[in-house]
Amino acid sequence: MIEAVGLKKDFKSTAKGAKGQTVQAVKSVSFTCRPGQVLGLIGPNGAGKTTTLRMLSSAIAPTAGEVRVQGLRLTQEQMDARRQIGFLSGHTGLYQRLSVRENIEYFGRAYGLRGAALSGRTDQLIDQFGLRQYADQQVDKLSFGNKQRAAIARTVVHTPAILILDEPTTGLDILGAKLVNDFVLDYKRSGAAVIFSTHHMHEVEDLCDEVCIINSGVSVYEGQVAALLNETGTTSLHGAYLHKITTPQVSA
Ligand SMILES: Nc1ncnc2c1ncn2[C@@H]1O[C@H](COP(=O)(O)OP(=O)(O)OP(=O)(O)O)[C@@H](O)[C@H]1O
Repeated sequence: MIEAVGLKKDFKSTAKGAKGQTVQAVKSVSFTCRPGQVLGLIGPNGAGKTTTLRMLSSAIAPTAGEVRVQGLRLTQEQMDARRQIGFLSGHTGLYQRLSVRENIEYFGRAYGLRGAALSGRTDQLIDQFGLRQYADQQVDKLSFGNKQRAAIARTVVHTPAILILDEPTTGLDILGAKLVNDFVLDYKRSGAAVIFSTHHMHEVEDLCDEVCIINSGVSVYEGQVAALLNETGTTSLHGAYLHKITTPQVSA
């Protein structure tokens, strides 16, 4: 289980004309993602989703609030807790000069896998992500879609109990997106907690057990889609979402 508890993140702006000013990227975000659940994270551009996910993965520290993993506070020093997390973002690194197989093995070794366990897991992921024919190709020669598959494969090489995916299907074609979505459903069925940010409402409907809406740095809804429709008096997630992000909130 992973919880965001009153997360807040301020940055110092480096933008021309606003240098040194405080940017409140995340003001107050709270939600819980339990084992065997996919939580969809949605919100307008610039709402604070990526910043929130970076705090959850301990890539950056919150200005206030905390992340709890299995009920315990996550700090950047807690290696054991961090090993339970897999985080895919737009910046998830693949070594461009290494092959798909070498990349997966490299990250597997970093998580302590060795020998038959490492080669077995690598082969399993290569097959699961449809990368068999590209397994020994250098990553910089791959299409965007195959790079994304390889990036997800390397993110889950250590079978993390908590998987955080930041817009994993952006830029993928229909088959590529389906493969990722099918993987997410399989992965949650294995008992993992999965957080999935997206701009595609149909993915929330198809994949997510609960949804969290972030607007202007504040989580304005967390719960089931059915309850959201009920609360907003709407008949579609699209309508409910628009209602939530355009209606002034009394409280988060
Ligand atoms: N390192 C940073 N320094 C300064 N401002 C930042 C930094 N990172 C993010 N921001 C700002 O914080 C706000 C939230 O950004 P964030 O990337 O978290 O939004 P998002 O919801 O993921 O957006 P999108 O849907 O477009 O990916 C934006 O105004 C962004 O410009």
